[in-house]
Amino acid sequence: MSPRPPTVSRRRSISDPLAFALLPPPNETPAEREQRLRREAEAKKVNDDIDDMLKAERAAQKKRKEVKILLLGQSESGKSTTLKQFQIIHAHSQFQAERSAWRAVIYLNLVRSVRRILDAITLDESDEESPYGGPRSPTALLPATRQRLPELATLKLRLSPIIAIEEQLIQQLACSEENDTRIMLPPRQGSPEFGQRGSGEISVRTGVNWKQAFAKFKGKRPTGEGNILPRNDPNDPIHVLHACADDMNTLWNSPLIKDILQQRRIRLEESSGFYLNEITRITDLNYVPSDDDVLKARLKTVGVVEHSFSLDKGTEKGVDWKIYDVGGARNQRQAWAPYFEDVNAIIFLAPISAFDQVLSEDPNVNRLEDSLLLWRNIVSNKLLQKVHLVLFLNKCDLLQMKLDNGVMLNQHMTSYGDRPNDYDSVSRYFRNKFAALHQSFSPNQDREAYIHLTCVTDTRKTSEVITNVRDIILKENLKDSRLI
Ligand SMILES: Nc1nc2c(ncn2[C@@H]2O[C@H](COP(=O)(O)OP(=O)(O)OP(=O)(O)O)[C@@H](O)[C@H]2O)c(=O)[nH]1
Ligand SMILES: [Mg+2]
Repeated sequence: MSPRPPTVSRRRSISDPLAFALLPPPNETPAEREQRLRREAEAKKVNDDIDDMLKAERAAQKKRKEVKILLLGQSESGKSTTLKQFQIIHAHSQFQAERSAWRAVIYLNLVRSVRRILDAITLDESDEESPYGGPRSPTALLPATRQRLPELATLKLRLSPIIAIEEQLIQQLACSEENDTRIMLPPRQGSPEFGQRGSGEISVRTGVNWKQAFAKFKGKRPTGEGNILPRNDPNDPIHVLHACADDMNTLWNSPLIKDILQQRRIRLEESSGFYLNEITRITDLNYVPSDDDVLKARLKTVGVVEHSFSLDKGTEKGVDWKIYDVGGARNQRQAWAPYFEDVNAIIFLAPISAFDQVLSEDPNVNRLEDSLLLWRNIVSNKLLQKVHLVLFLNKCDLLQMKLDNGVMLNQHMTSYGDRPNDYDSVSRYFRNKFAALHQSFSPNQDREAYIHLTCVTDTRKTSEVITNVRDIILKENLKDSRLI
């Protein structure tokens, strides 16, 4: 015989009407008790089933209202810049508040360009002539130019404080009160990696608001939101940069330097983080980066960085957008796959101006070939067959500049043959090439790949593209969830 429920609980529950109503009747027989318990168990199961149903419905509802976008593409394709454009459109006040934090990155980009010029005028005998008596390196200087190098000695000396500034900026960006330094430093002189291709960039690590990490180094006097450099501090790099501004301008505008860079085949205008045409403005003591400056700033991504936006307008009301920005260098790509299962759309960036460049992580691989291969892998991936694909054929401004300067596509891609070397023909050729790969290799023949020719540093044009892409993704997504 089962024991009766303890009288203590009966007494305690008298004051609670619900508990009182649920109390077993007095003098309940064991058979009645068994029946009651069975009834209660059945009722609980029905209750649990309803709870589960509601939970599943809520999850489905939530899923419908969340759009996840993955930004993919090789390193320096423009993924982080595209993310900045999303921020400009959908989180502009936050973007503006953080603009000052980019000042150090912009200085570092400028200093790096100056250092590249100084390196180019520094005579390195082994660079000029092969130690084995073989042919000269293709980037060696003409003898007449070499003879003129001493003319630059004074300027070089006057610019030496710039090198110290580079060190200081790197320290400032990397230094952390916590032990887990989140900013990855380029290798130092003397380290085994120093001088290796692709190893000279400073990068930002996954999932970290580096701007906040930087904000710790505001110095003693607060200098405004997100401002990481203590501007009033005499140690602020701005003072040295400001003092060296004229010399930097002289260096960059010197015909001899232009000659040397041409002979060395260094095209700084096309490289990331190029500010040499704006030295006076950037080195002004009261300089605050503009939106365009931030879009041009180069900071390599390592890992995957997530950003969320809530849209509260029109048809997009209540839709949460999650955008994942990944590192595109070869050693970063293994981090992409875990995001494939759950993503609604991919924006793939292929910088089509890079047809005459090689990967910085592997000088044997042409950058455009790498983009084509990567695109092919993405479009043919079965896991991604339901994912909407948007392709940005990016850096169209640089493509135009290159073609206008006479760089011939067919010298780098023989398949181009003798077609005209103008922007319209070349961009159409690339569009068809990427579209054909999608058509041939997509496991989902109903899927359309939306292709745009872009320059994601241009806010006006990119804002139109982003609005268009957003509408398409939203429409496709609603179709998927059978809302329309
Ligand atoms: N001129 C020009 N520059 C661009 C364009 N898109 C991006 N850039 C610049 O190219 C550089 C690299 O862009 P990022 O957005 O950092 O490239 P990423 O794909 O995020 O690179 P990783 O983080 O290394 O994977 C930055 O300095 C950008 O300002 C473009 O369309 N035109
Ligand atoms: Mg990036």
